[in-house]
Amino acid sequence: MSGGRVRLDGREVLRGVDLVVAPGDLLAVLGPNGAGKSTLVKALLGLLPLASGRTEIFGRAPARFRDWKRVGYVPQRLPAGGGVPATVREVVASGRVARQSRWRPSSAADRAAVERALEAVGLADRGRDSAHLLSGGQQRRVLIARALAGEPEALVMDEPTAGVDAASQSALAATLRDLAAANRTVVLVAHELGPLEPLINRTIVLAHGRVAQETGRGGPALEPTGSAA
Ligand SMILES: Nc1ncnc2c1ncn2[C@@H]1O[C@H](COP(=O)(O)OP(=O)(O)OP(=O)(O)O)[C@@H](O)[C@H]1O
Repeated sequence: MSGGRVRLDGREVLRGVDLVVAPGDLLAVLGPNGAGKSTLVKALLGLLPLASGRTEIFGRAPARFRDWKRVGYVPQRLPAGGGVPATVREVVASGRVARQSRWRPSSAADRAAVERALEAVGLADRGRDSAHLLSGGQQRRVLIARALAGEPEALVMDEPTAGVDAASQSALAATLRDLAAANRTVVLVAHELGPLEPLINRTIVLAHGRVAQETGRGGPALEPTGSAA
């Protein structure tokens, strides 16, 4: 993103953000309530339009980007079900959709990825439960599993640890360690990093819609190796 500005309800919520996320970055976006963290990650993914500036995903403007299987997004909450109750496994399986086509519906690889993702968040035994009846922290883990199931190169998570118990935070840390070992890219919004802290190799602190502080631009083992995400 360069010079990214976002206006919501006539208020400038992002006020000129420059940010390059490179492969292998495990970037934490920190900052107080209302600083613009969620707005930033949504704008990075093209879920909110920029009032000015420019943003690209793997080198393409979001509107022209098609390769969504490369990107996973964990929103803050499970979207309202639209009256259709979905099981935990169905929600997680929806994370594979960008990898499927009309001609090639769910395969053994899809099912295996869904089971791995459920295991990773400790919900393997809840697959048949209705997602909307789970607790808030469990629903968050469902959303993490949905993004993991897609096996994306870049994972963008909005407060994945909020309301999630200590054991599940440790499980998420283990998952992030695996993703880091595979040189995947992670951008996560957090208030408390907790057990994720040792894994994070870059942080930005937002304040009033701007990057107020930045630390740890790429260690030697994590130099950018390809196109920016
Ligand atoms: N749809 C919207 N319409 C108008 N203003 C909005 C909208 N969404 C967010 N805002 C405002 O934009 C500002 C930034 O919100 P954002 O959700 O990005 O903050 P945040 O840093 O993620 O906060 P938190 O830590 O509380 O999650 C806030 O002042 C918020 O009130």
